[in-house]
Amino acid sequence: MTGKLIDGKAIGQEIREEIKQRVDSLKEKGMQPGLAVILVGDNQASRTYVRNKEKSSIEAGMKSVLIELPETVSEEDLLAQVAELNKDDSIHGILVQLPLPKHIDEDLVIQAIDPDKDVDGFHPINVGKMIIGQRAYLSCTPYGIIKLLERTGTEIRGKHAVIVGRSNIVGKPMGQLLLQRDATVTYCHSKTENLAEFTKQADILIVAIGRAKFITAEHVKDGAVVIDVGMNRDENGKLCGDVEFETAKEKASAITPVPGGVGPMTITMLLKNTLQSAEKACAEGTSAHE
Ligand SMILES: Nc1nc(=O)c2c([nH]1)NC[C@@H]1CN(c3ccc(C(=O)N[C@@H](CCC(=O)O)C(=O)O)cc3)C=[N+]21
Repeated sequence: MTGKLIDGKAIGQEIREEIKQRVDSLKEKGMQPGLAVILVGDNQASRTYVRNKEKSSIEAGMKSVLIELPETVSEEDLLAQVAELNKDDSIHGILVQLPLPKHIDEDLVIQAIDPDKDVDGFHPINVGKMIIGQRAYLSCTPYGIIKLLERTGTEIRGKHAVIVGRSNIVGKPMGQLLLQRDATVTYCHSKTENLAEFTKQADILIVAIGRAKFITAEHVKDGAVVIDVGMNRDENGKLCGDVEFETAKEKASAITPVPGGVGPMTITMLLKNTLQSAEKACAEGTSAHE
């Protein structure tokens, strides 16, 4: 079977139009959603992603605030910056770009973010609520993948979803969201023995292991839907995913490319979470944190 392309850029764009309309109606009520991004140091990849987020939020009609801090910033100063944004009524979403320098405790910083402004969905409160099925901000990449599956008409219920990768921000929440939608979920990871035996059972195969072209045609069942979360550089410095696209697509019924697959959906869901936070603040007629 030759796979058809899942166009994350186009689906993301569709959702962004819907978001923009809702931003416009908030603006008519005198409220503009605001997203603050904190970038520490000058990691080149992080800089590109952050610029992308800034551009996208402005296109959606939001206020974008970029706070750049030096690599050497103290944990205390970073926490103080977060505290300030927590109190700022014009800011509805706060994102601290990861990874952070080694001298800073990432968990501590994530926990310092007001859960109501945690549009990344990384705060333990939001992760916990998500797992027990309560309303919460959902981690943007898994949330975006759910939207991709929904909008391409992929059946989730009763299907076997195999996830390769178990990070807190992608693999783990991905499995939970699929479980909630009645998939049978298997988690695989770097220590899994006989990986292909598991992945070959997948109706939906989600790969987020962070190794270039790690998954090949041999890992893919005929007709599977393959979602590639990877963002790597190949030998020639070209952007590539965790899946060897050219071979895997021959077996898949549908597959995401890199770039143009999951990445644009991640940013779209970040905008969606920020919009939702602003809508909540607007409905409450007060600031978001009171
Ligand atoms: N607090 C935090 N939240 C994040 O959401 C977060 C983070 N830290 N740290 C890094 C990862 C990575 N990430 C990406 C988002 C979009 C693209 C994206 O739009 N990619 C484009 C290509 C971009 C390019 O050309 O380089 C695409 O796939 O088409 C990629 C990667 C968010 N992350």
